[in-house]
Amino acid sequence: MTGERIYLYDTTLRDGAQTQDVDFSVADKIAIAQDLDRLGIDYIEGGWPGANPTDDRFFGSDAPTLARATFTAFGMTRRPGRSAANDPGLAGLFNARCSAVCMVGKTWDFHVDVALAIPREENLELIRDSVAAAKAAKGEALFDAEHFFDGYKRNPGYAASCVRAAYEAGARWVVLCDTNGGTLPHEIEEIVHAVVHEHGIPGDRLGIHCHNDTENAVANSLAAVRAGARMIQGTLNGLGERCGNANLVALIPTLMLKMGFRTGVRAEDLGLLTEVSRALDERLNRAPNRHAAYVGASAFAHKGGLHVSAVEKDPACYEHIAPETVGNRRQIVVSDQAGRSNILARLREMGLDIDPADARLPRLVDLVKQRDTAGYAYDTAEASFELLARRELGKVPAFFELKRFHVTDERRYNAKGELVVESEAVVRVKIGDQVRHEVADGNGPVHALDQAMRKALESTYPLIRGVKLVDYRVRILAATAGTAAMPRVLIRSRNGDGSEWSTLGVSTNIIEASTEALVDSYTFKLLRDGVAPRG
Ligand SMILES: CC(=O)SCCNC(=O)CCNC(=O)[C@H](O)C(C)(C)COP(=O)(O)OP(=O)(O)OC[C@H]1O[C@@H](n2cnc3c(N)ncnc32)[C@H](O)[C@@H]1OP(=O)(O)O
Ligand SMILES: CC(=O)C(=O)O
Repeated sequence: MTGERIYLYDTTLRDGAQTQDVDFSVADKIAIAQDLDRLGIDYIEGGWPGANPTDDRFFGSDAPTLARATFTAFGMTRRPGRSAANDPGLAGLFNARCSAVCMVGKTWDFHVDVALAIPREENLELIRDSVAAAKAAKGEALFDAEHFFDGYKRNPGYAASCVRAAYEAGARWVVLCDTNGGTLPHEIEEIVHAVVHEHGIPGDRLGIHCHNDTENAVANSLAAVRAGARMIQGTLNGLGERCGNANLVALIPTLMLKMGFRTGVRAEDLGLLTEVSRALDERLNRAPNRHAAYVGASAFAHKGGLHVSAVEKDPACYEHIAPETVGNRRQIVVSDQAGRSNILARLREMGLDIDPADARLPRLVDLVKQRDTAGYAYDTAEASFELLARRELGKVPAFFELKRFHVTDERRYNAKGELVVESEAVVRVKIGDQVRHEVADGNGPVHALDQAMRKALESTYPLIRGVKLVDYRVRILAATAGTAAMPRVLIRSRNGDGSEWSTLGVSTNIIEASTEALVDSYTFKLLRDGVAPRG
């Protein structure tokens, strides 16, 4: 436990914006910057003023108001043949509404020769002039030493002279970049050690910026810290060019909880991590990575029977940290890998405290295993498991019964010659002693069926109106059987209050599998809201 301070520099809004498929609006940037500030990140790199209209607005009229972080603009060293005072790129940076400027510069002789095509000594002047001018204009200048590790491996003297030029010109942080992401942790540690001990740049002026092309960006950042670097650049959820950057969401708790470093994130704010990570995914309309370290939905999910039995005695048996520390939660899942402990724990979560010696318990374990073999993967459909368990224990009211459905699809060309594909569903639903017959159209057979079911149910159970289907997934269980294979349908439903649940259905007929999942979803909603069944 060192208690030393590591500075965190977030580049989600700059390197993260270089992720394929990511396109931030100004509103996105403002919201993400505020989340990062709330979390306690030291530097927020907002983008590259002068590169596009979004970044111009973000560093101009729409600059965010931050309570703690240093708002930083990114750009490059001056162009060859221009003075720092007469370089439009640098002028854009210096006029930006920000408190610090970070400039990328070449440190690999190959890049100086090929990409810039200028004498190597001139590149050193570019770096010196630009850093000195940025420091004079903004008070704080940082230097991103592009391709430093590749450069150092080929020509250590030249790479070192580039970073020394930036350091001597007054850069607050000289940030060593593994731009192509191909360097391994032991190489990073060795080279950073040499920069500190042989080339005289102190660790408290040294940062690290790693890309994830060998899945080592986090390990590489930690290796740099072990060798003395005291600032880390990274992104939320590892966004970034190509395979991404070092993931700050994994780095922050590792630095604080495992290595004993202090960061700008207060211990009590570590609990914001899961929320901030998921908020970014939500904004990007991406499904969060459930297996993400620390914050993924599966990061503290226990599936194996042996694990659950021990976790029930003490969670530390199978958890490296307490999930609440990072704002996550423990989850016990039920599947064919489960034992009695999994089932008991889930029943308890459902509010059913049954005696561990209850004879229905082993029957329920067997039933889950048999149904799992038939395709009912309850580890991803907790609501369907709850219905199964409550039915076995005789605790699900008969809200309604789907007696019959009929679905038709029509593909035709209309009078204008346009292709039209329409679906119509007819359902017969029994509620108490009444039978309802309803018809509805939809943009597909499942949509039509959902609409018809809702028509039949909503007048008796108006709460159903608040349920939305937010995800629909089909998985083929026997891939070799082609179109005759058995599909499993997984539906995710969301209530008006934001709560969500998953249900599933399995059948050789995809419409029947979907219907089973839909019926479970409505039934679960009525059950959890304590609705009385209508006679
Ligand atoms: C490693 C990194 O991730 S660095 C960040 C990379 N991010 C981005 O590039 C996103 C934003 N970039 C942009 O919008 C544009 O590239 C701009 C506005 C910066 C520049 O656009 P353009 O003027 O059209 O130049 P273009 O992108 O084609 O080429 C870059 C030029 O900068 C030069 N250059 C590259 N790095 C540096 C540097 N550190 N210092 C000075 N000049 C540099 C290149 O040699 C090239 O010069 P050339 O036009 O004489 O060949
Ligand atoms: C600066 C930067 O993003 C890099 O070198 O990877």
